[in-house]
Amino acid sequence: MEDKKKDLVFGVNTCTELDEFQIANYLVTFAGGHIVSRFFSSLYQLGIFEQFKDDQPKHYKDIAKIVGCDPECLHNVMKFFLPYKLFKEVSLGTYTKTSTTKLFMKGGKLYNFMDFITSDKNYILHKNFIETLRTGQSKAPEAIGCNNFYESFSDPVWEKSFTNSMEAFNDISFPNILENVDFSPYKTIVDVGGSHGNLIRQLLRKYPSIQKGINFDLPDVIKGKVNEERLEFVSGTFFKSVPRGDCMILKSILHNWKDEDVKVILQNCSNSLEDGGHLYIFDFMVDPQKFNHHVLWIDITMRHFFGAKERSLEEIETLIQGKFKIHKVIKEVYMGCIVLTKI
Ligand SMILES: C[S@@+](CC[C@H](N)C(=O)[O-])C[C@H]1O[C@@H](n2cnc3c(N)ncnc32)[C@H](O)[C@@H]1O
Repeated sequence: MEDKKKDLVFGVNTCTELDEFQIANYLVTFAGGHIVSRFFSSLYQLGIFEQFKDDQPKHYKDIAKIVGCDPECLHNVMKFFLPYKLFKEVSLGTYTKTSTTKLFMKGGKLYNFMDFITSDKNYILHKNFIETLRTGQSKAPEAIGCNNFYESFSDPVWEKSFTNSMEAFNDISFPNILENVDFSPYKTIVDVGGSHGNLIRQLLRKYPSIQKGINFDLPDVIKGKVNEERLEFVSGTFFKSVPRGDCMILKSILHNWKDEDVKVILQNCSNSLEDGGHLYIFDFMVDPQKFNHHVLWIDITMRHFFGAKERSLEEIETLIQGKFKIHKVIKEVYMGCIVLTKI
């Protein structure tokens, strides 16, 4: 079960088990992904999954009446997803939920992630992907009228949708980090680009010995946040400076930035990291020898959104030169964890 949960987020790696027709079928579905995505997001937006909150079987005509849509079109869209076990048809036209339906219901593990990736804005963001492919530059922000991706956070609904999707991923990655990384030696932990402070809150809960946690992020994100016991919210930009501490976390941060920006962020972390302290980098690590579908997806997305990328250990080693050295790599952390000490 643990491994299955992991695959949900960290990706399936090979299709060696499939014959060429099955592979062709997948490729056609991928190629028409924008069409199928609209089928899916329409079910989502109409609240079709929520109709199965209780355990009762439902006829599509009754569902259509409740949500206000065309029954025959709804029936076809539901049927379309039957092979993927999104629903189960128990008798002609009557459906029940499956364990997969539950993933996409409010409160389900993939609800927020799907909300973000099937949103209209995300669709628009990808319309000009060919420009990124042609130039190698980040063209997504242009598609939504911004100079850079994080500028788009001035739209609070979009910011919330992005943050919630990160949290869906974090519901799986945080327990794995908490289980495999020992934060007990530290007194002041700074989560640099820590978003709404969920990781640091969980760390403070697990380690009463940590005196203070600082959640540092952009003013648009920190706006309205109230300090909690041992937890301080600080706004600013890591291109100027970051708060002082003996432990720093950069989780899902460096993959958003080009090499020259990463060097500035690392320099500012080094300036504020106390001697003997550690900097933890949590990012997917590229292994050039190994195909990983999920890492490739994120890597391409990082290029399109930010002109950035996922990196290998060797690439990180080059970027930290003169500031840090590698203390250790924690392999048990699925998403990758490199621990640095200041030099
Ligand atoms: C991909 S999210 C990662 C959030 C969090 N670390 C996590 O893993 O869930 C990147 C975060 O970096 C923040 N960020 C972007 N630019 C920043 C800057 N210049 N200074 C500080 N934080 C920034 C964003 O607001 C966002 O919360």
